[in-house]
Amino acid sequence: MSPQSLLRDYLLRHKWGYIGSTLSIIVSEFIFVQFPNILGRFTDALAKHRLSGRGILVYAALLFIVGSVYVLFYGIGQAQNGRAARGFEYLLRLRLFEHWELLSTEYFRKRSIGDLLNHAMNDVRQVREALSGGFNILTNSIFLMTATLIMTFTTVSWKLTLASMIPLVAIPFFIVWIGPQVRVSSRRVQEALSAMSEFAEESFSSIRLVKATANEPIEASRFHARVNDIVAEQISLVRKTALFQAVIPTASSIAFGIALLYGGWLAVTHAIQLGAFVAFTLYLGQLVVPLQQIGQVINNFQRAFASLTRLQVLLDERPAIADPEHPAELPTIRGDIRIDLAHFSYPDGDEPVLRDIHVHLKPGQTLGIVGRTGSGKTTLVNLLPRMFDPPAHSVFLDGCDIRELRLQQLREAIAYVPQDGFLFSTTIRDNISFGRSDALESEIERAARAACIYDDIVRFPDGFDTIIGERGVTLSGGQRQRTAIARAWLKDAPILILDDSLSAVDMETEKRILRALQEVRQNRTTLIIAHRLSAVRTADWIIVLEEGRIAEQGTHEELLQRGGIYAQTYALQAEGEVIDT
Ligand SMILES: Nc1ncnc2c1ncn2[C@@H]1O[C@H](COP(=O)(O)OP(=O)(O)OP(=O)(O)O)[C@@H](O)[C@H]1O
Repeated sequence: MSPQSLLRDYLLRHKWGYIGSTLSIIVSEFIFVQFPNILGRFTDALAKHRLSGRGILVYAALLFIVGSVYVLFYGIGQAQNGRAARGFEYLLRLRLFEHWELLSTEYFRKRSIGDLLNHAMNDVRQVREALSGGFNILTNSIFLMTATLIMTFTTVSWKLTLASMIPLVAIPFFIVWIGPQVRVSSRRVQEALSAMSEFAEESFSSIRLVKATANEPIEASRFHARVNDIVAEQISLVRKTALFQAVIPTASSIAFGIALLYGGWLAVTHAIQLGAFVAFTLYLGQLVVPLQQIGQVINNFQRAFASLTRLQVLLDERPAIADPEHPAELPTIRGDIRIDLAHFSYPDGDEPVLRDIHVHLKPGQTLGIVGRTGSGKTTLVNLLPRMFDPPAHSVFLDGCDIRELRLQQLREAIAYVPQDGFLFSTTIRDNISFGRSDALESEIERAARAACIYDDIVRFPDGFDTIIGERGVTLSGGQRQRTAIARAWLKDAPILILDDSLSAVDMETEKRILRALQEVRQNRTTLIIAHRLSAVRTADWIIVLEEGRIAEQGTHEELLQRGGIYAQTYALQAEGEVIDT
């Protein structure tokens, strides 16, 4: 649903609230315009020396009552509009988040997180401000102006009113001229803010690298450049807004000049009474405020419109990978994987990254995938959960083309430990039980033991309740990897993928994790990517990738006998181990 239709639906659903608040504001304005009238009468009574002490008190009480009733009605209207606008803001953010969650990983690779967050924060806020303040002020201004004009026409002089209004008529034309310029400037400010958020996000996520390479001054100067861009854009916006705001008081000053000249002459010639003249100047003062406010509201609406358009572009984005029209549903998933892949290229790549990959894994078997960096190992395993879509009829699960399967069922059947083993900035327990909020304490502990992280966790002062910093920065690389393995373990899915997930643990821990893995192997089909060949030696089948093709395949022993890349790498690594020990 587009933001516009979301807004329309929301306004329709809350129509009674809006009608109530609008009526409330209208009533408040009709009460407010009694002020000059009362003061005019007071002036006349004063000029004619007809005021007693009691009379003054009555006028004061009248003004107090008018003021209080005005505040009451205006307050009700404003509170209702403010609440409704907050509700819409919440709905829009929720809608955005749900939408983003559906989009493919490729989308997030191309878009910066800082930019997306900027949309969620600033664009949505812009719309909310227009909805709350905008509606209030617009209703307020229109009715204040109408009520004021009715009062001046009926109680003062229509000629004086029309003459004084001449300079004010120029204001709408001016707004039409400057409005689009303000909108363009506002968009540039938002873009500059996005660039800054994007930069800060990237810099903070790589804070370890920045510090280790003593790059803080360079980062600061790069940040400085972005802040300067924002300031430059903001100054340009401020200039236009200032011009916008200066013209209105200028026009109103001219209107006052006319009122003094013409109104003064009318008063001197007794065409109008002194009280009416005083009341008129007060009314004129009241007219300037709504005119200025209408200008601001138009400005606000223009910005909100620009924000809605940007949000529309985001919400129009369709997930590149989605369920087929009639998805297949398997009764259970056993974990039989067949890959018959002629070639695979990334959506934005020309050359195939994988070619002629043919592998068949029976339920419970383990496949080891090795090969030089960039040979296509991660790409291959990413095809299974459809992080990227393989060509049709090339990857099968239990005999069913994975592109035909319901995406939810496919992904639920796979426990995946990605290369970076991402962790959330919450407790270790929450990190392990992510996706299994119903997990029992005993299950979480069992998973931690299997991943060889249990002993580390109980040594932390808060044990499983230890909060780990953003992305797990307070854990060592090996601890992070093992926590991510425990998470996958707990998921207890029929397929387990470990993408180089043992690279940061020592040989002894690697052995213990692999032993634990072997114990449950009958139930799980496992794919292990590794650079250290010791991690795949017990696999049922091993493939060696070279530039996206299978260069060698077989069991550990067969590959050693072959004397090819695998055997050479194994010999080199075995040598390294001897030296290490
Ligand atoms: N999202 C992507 N879009 C385009 N090309 C990509 C993408 N991800 C990876 N590649 C390219 O695909 C090739 C294979 O990358 P892949 O990550 O699968 O290698 P790998 O064998 O897992 O490497 P490593 O051992 O370093 O993790 C590389 O040339 C890489 O540049």
